[in-house]
Amino acid sequence: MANISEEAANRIPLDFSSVKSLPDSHAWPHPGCSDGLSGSGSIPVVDLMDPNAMEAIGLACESWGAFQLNNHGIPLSLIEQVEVQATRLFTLPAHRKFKAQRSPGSITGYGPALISPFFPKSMWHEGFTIIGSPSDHAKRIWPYDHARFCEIMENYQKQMKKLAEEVTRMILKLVGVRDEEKEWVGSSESSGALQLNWYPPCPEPERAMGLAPHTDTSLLTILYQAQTSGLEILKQGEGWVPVRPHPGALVVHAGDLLHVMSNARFPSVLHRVTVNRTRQRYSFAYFYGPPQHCVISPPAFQNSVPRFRALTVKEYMDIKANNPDLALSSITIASTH
Ligand SMILES: C=C1C[C@]23C[C@@]1(O)CC[C@H]2[C@@]12CCC[C@@](C)(C(=O)O1)[C@H]2[C@@H]3C(=O)O
Ligand SMILES: O=C(O)CCC(=O)C(=O)O
Ligand SMILES: [Fe+2]
Repeated sequence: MANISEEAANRIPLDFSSVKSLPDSHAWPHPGCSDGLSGSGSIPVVDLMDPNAMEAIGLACESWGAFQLNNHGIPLSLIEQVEVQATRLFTLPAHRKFKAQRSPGSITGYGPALISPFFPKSMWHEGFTIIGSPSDHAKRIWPYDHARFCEIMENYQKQMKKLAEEVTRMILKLVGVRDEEKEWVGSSESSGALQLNWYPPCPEPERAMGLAPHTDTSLLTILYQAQTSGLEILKQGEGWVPVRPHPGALVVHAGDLLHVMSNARFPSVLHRVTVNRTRQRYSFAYFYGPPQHCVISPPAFQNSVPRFRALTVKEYMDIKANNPDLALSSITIASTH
């Protein structure tokens, strides 16, 4: 198979605004019931200002791989500005959005999720991926009117980075990562990316899939989901559990890099997105983690057997980009007994 982002760019895009019934290309055989179970619990809520926030985050990551975060310090007004700009982008006519299409082999720009080629059917979703300034792509859509979009997206990433650093410091302390191995946290080296997601209303939501089940590659993801439900996480023994939007709260997901660095104490969370007949849905995901050249490995504790081999972030991302389902198992160290 060609490189994952080349494959994603080669898919024929759908103009959702002109579709009145679900095309076969987007009809999934059993989108809503991969295990027959449907969970009833809900992910923990953590108040970042609580003196026990770190412990609460540890417990949430161990048992759910996700939590809702309150008192996070991101101004609601900034989130609203991102929402205004995302609406401005995704409600454009299809031919305008296609001008900013992700080019083959690259990550940033407009298009389907990068994981799309690994699924037989297309998702009811459009995305726009940003790393740093989105100006190259924004200029193609709005030649004379891109400055505000860029300013807001850059400001949002800046604020998200600060929050991600704070949460990462707590998590890596719990994991026992040595200071010299986390110098990248808070430096300009760390990697961050912002994904704007849009799920249009869907004529047959029961047969469609917003975003197919996946784990995020990052160390952690900070997600804002606007008012509409749709996000579900897989909880062992319970099935798919909806993550309802809490006004003002952000959802934090453990990603694969944390899975490795915590020796699977904080497993990355499998999640997916369902769609709605009448309501569109927006979400903004900020992915945070160590720089590409950083070597990651489980912490070296006495008596603890490392379950994963050491490798660079870049090596892991390449493995994941070629085989998302088997990436973690392919770096698992075989047990000797
Ligand atoms: C930083 C990144 C995470 C992501 C790959 C990327 O390089 C940029 C896009 C991200 C995204 C967003 C939608 C879901 C996802 C699985 C995908 O297809 O593209 C994630 C990627 C990921 O976590 O691997
Ligand atoms: O839309 C959502 O709630 C989830 C988005 C997501 O999983 C992602 O961008 O990786
Ligand atoms: Fe995700």
